[in-house]
Amino acid sequence: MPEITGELGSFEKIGVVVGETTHSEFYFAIEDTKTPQIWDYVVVRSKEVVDGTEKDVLVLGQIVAITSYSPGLSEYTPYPVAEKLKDAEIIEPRNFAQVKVLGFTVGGKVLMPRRTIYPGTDVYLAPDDVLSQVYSYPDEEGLFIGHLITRPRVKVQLTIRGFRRHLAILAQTGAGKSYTAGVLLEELYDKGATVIVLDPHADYVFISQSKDGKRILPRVDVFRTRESTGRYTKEDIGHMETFEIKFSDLSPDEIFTITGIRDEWLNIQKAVRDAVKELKNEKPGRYTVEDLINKLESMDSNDSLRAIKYIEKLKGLKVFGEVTTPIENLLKPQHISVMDLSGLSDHVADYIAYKILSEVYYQREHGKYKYPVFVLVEEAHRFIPKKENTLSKRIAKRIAAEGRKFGVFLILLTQRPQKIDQDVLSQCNSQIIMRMTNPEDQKAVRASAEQVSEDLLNDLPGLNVGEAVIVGEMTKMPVMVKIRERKTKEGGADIDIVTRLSEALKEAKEYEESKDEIIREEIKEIRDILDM
Ligand SMILES: Nc1ncnc2c1ncn2[C@@H]1O[C@H](COP(=O)(O)OP(=O)(O)OP(=O)(O)O)[C@@H](O)[C@H]1O
Repeated sequence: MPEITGELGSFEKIGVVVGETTHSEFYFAIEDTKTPQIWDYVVVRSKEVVDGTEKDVLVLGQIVAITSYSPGLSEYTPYPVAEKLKDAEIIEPRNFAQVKVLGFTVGGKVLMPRRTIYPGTDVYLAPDDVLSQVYSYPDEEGLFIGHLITRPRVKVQLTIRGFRRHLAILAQTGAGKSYTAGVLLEELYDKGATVIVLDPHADYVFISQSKDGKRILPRVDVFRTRESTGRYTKEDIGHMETFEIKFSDLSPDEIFTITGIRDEWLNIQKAVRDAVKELKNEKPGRYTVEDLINKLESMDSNDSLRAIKYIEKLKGLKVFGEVTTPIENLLKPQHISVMDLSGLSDHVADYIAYKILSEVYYQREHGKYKYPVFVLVEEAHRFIPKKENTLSKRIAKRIAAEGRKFGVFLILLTQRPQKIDQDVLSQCNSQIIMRMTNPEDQKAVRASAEQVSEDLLNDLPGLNVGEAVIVGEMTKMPVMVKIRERKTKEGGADIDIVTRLSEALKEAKEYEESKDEIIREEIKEIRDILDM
């Protein structure tokens, strides 16, 4: 915010502070000719002690409620009296607004006032340039996410430094989570980030393309397993890489984790270890799941036969191939790797997520990949559920708790905040929250983020598609944003029902007409035969 000198002459005055005030909230009487909107921003002058010196500061606040009343017209005024007062033009409506204080900035930092805003203080509409300064960051760290809902001219940036921990994007289905994540991916790409996307619905497979299908982000790869059927064809997506794992590259410990062979089942574990050891000698680097099962069968002990029951599970994991896709293929500077998990069963998708998360964590923990890695997890409640245990949950919890030390940052998307592991959710110190009407989901969001006030939760059902409230370390102050338009093509956009139904009608009509035509031709043929 600008340094304060003299009067705020160029600012538009809209009222005067009235009633009881505190450091975090005040009311103001609105000037008769002014019509501010709810959620709009106001500024007031105040004095605060900063670093031991008293300073003039401009405190920014947001209007959270506007009330209108007429002293002569109470809710008990009978209709005839109301009509008479109206005809006599003595209604004299009064408007007042409630303001939540957002803070004041000093040297780029936001501080909360310690003093109350005194009654009688003038209230001004916050000018666009003041707001632009508050919600922007230096070029190298700013992620341009959208514009203020109440001020379409004011750009809002988030800071990439806010990824000191993790980010959650929370909203009910159709509110615009994937679209917003797409905007964030574009911005992260521009900043040179290494991003991996775990994509169960193929929502991001077109992220390299502009809306008209041109390749605009060259450093994007889409991965798919060999047997995956997927939501889109290879032709739709264009370039596609294969993700596979060579079975003989798995260590016995990995086999135990995947199949659920527990640590305390020492004899079963020993049988598997022995079988793997023998196979490594007999068929180095080229044995399969079937080979392991045959080997255990041939060992013919109680433990080896019990092990088979668990090893059989691996047959359903259709990710084993000739080679293991090196993690280096996914981890590159300024690069987005989209792992298309569409068309795979939950178990297979979970295994791949586990494998990728574990590899990424290992690479960073051991300094093998030198840049921070951002992992976007769509449908995060499927991989990191509150109640069930999945393969990916344990490693995701570890990354949530410790990933920031090694520069692995999660971006979690879910439409069911109440269904995701609550420890992981509370490790997300920034949240992009969009329309949400389910009270249980709202409660889960409330519990996970201290900056989410009751007021804010009440507002969530009122947000439109593509509008978001952003809180946490990625923004200086909580902010309500209309997410900007994407440059890239969406994968999971809602289908246009009206257009698709009229196409269906056309196809049905053409079919009926062709049927009539065939019948007419058949009748004609019969007549010709009879006439002969
Ligand atoms: N900021 C925006 N600007 C324009 N259109 C948007 C915006 N956000 C979302 N939409 C549109 O709204 C629809 C739903 O968006 P999106 O698929 O991102 O929702 P979602 O919350 O991810 O839903 P789901 O949970 O079902 O995946 C899409 O058709 C998308 O194009």
